[in-house]
Amino acid sequence: MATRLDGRVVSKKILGELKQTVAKLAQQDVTPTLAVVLVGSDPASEVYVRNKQRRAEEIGVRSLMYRLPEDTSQMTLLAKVAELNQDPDVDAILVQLPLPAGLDERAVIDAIDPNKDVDGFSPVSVGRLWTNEPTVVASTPYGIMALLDAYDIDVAGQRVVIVGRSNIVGRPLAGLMVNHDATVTIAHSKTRNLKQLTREADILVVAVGRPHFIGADAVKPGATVIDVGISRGADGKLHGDVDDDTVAPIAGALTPVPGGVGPMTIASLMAQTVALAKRRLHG
Ligand SMILES: NC(=O)C1=CN([C@@H]2O[C@H](COP(=O)(O)OP(=O)(O)OC[C@H]3O[C@@H](n4cnc5c(N)ncnc54)[C@H](OP(=O)(O)O)[C@@H]3O)[C@@H](O)[C@H]2O)C=CC1
Ligand SMILES: Nc1nc(=O)c2c([nH]1)NC[C@@H]1CN(c3ccc(C(=O)N[C@@H](CCC(=O)O)C(=O)O)cc3)C=[N+]21
Ligand SMILES: [Mg+2]
Repeated sequence: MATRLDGRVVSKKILGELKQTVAKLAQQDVTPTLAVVLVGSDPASEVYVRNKQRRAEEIGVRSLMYRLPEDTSQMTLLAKVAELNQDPDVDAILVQLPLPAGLDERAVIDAIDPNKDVDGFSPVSVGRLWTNEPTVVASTPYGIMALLDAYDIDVAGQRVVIVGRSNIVGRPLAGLMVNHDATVTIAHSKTRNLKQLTREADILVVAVGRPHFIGADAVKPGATVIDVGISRGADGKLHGDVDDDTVAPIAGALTPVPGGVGPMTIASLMAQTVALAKRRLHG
């Protein structure tokens, strides 16, 4: 049976350490502050928002939540971003994606001050990632690397296949993996013979958003499988993209959903919010 990569346990440890860092910052009158903007009500975003509010509170990070109605105009949203850019108490800004249809995602991301862009979506951050310079990176890829590291799973020289090429998960994860000396392939909906490709992976990461997308026939025995998917089933439960009933018996290691990548995303978001707040001290 696959080793269960327990994101709850690992994130708890990271959050505990962060809590101490936040306490020290408080003595210097710095309260790390994250501003979250949610337009409408995407289900995966609702899960994210709820959990990060909870964790932020636990460790002393101030979390400001702005819920805007589904029919919010581009102008109103840009005005909110501008206000947060200018607020000296706000260290980190996160606009929940996807935005409702009709809103221009790129324009909104470009409006966020790159120094406050905690998702690492700004062209500057993306460029720094791909030239292997220190930068803010999206919390989910960051969390996946931290989880592998916590279980001493070394990616150097390993064949990594990532299914999904989004700006949030697939692309930045590929950058981090290359920076850590992995050999990386990104697959997507136009990929031919997907199963043949995923079966070659020593480390398989799946970020598609379709329950049971990956079964045992798509996994090399002994491989590490990272399940990023979050879908809410008709049963009201959260599901990943990997069919764990069939994959767990043959994989070497596997992340559960819930309790795998999700909690690591939250811990990474907190870590990067705190890192941005520290800039207030050092400039
Ligand atoms: N746990 C966490 O912390 C997080 C979870 N998520 C979850 O992860 C999932 C993916 O999110 P996100 O990256 O934003 O999703 P997107 O919808 O932006 O991307 C999905 C990707 O899957 C690819 N894809 C779709 N169908 C197929 C197929 N049949 N074969 C191969 N590839 C396919 C798409 O290809 P193409 O580009 O060609 O369309 C696309 O690249 C969602 O369930 C989301 O909720 C997301 C972020 C964080
Ligand atoms: N700008 C932006 N950045 C994101 O990083 C981003 C986003 N938009 N939009 C939505 C997706 C989704 N996402 C999740 C993060 C944590 C959990 C999470 O906490 N998951 C828990 C859920 C536990 C539970 O509630 O039962 C788990 O998997 O264990 C889920 C989903 C981040 N995303
Ligand atoms: Mg399942």
